[in-house]
Amino acid sequence: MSTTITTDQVRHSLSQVKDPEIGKTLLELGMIKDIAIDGVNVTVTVELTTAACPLKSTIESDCRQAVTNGIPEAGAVTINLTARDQETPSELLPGVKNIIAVGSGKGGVGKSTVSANLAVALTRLGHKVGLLDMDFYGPSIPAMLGIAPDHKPTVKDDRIIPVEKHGVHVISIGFFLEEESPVIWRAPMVHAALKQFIEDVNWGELDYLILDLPPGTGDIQLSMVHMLPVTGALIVSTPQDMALLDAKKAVSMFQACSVEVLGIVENMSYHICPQCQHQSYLFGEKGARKYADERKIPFLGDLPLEFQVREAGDEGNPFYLALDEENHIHNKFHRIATNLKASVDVRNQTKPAPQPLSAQSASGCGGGHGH
Ligand SMILES: Nc1ncnc2c1ncn2[C@@H]1O[C@H](COP(=O)(O)OP(=O)(O)OP(=O)(O)O)[C@@H](O)[C@H]1O
Repeated sequence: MSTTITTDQVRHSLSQVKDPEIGKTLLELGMIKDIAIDGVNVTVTVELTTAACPLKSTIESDCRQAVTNGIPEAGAVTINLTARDQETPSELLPGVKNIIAVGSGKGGVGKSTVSANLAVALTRLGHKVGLLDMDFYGPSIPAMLGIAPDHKPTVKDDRIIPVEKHGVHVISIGFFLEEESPVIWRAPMVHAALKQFIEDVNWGELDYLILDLPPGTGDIQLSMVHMLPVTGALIVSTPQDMALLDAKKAVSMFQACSVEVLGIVENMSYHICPQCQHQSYLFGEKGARKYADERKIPFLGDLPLEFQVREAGDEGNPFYLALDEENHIHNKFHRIATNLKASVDVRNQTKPAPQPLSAQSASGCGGGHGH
C-alpha cells in the first residue's frame, strides 16, 4: 500500500519548532519557505536570517526530528538551510546590516546610558558595532565611554575612521566641537552634518549601527528617517507620567515614519535601599511596561535607579563592563540587549527590508523634509 504524505502534514509536524534565539515558531516567523514531497521523501527549506546563524545546526536537527516524529512513514528527510539576503545595502551604508535608533521623548531619561551600554553589550555578544552620537545638543557618548578628549577620529584615503573604544566604533559630533562652545543647530546644518557622518565616515562592516538621538521628535529624527533605512527604534523612558507622555509622542513619530518600534526600555524604574533592600517606585510603577503591553510593543526590560550606573557613566566605564556578570544590573542589561537582538531578528524575518523615507511614498512624517 502506498502512503501519501501531504504538505499540510509536514507543516503540522513543524508547527512547534521554534527559533531557539527568538522563541517564536519558524512558521510564525515565515522561515519555512518550501516543502517538497517526493513519494515518502520530504525536503523542507528553512530560511535563516543570516548564513552565519550560530544555531543553524539546532534548527536543522529540530526540524528533522519534528518531521520524523510527526510522520513516522516519512522516508528521507532533508532540511535545506538558506540565508535570506536581509542586509539592506543602503547606498550610503553598504556594509551596515542593522541601524537602530535610540530615542526618548524627554531629556535626561538615560538614552545615552542605554545607547553606550547597548553598544558594548552587543560587541560582547560577538557583533561588530558602531555608535553614532547624534545628540547635537549635548553629546555625552565620548565621556561615557571614557574616550580621552585628545582621542579623535583619524582620516585615511579621504574618509574618517571612527574612534574605537571597548570594541565599539564611535563617531560623535562632540569630536568636532570646541568644548563649552554653544552651537545653534538649524535644520539644514543638522541634515548636512548627519549626511557627512554617514557619507564621509568609513564605518566598514557592522552588524549594528546604533544612533544615539537627541530627545524629542525634531529635525535630526526627521533627517535620519529620510536619509537612512532604519531597522527600528528603541525608546527609553522613565515610568514618570511626563516622560511617558513624551515617549508616546516619539513612538507615534517613528510609527508615522514607518519605522518599527523594536521595544521600550524603562529606566530608573525603581530604587533598592542599600540598607533595608526596600524597593521603592520613585517615579511611579511600571508605567512604560503597561504602555508597551497596551500598544503591543516589546518591553525589553527595566533598569533600577542606581548609584553605580551614574558613577560608571561619569567615570567613562560603562556599567555593563564595570559591574561583574553576577551583578543584577549587569544581568538586567544583558537581557535587554538579547531581547533587542531578538526583536531585530523578528522584524527582519517578518517585514521587508527597511527603506529610507525618501525612497517611500509621502507620509505623515513631515514628508519632503531634507530634499
Ligand atoms: N539607571 C540609572 N541610575 C542612576 N543614574 C542614571 C541611570 N540612568 C542614567 N543615569 C544618569 O542620569 C544622567 C542622564 O543620563 P543620560 O545622559 O544617559 O540621559 P539622556 O536621556 O541621554 O540625556 P540627554 O537627553 O540630556 O542626552 C547621567 O548622569 C546618567 O549617568
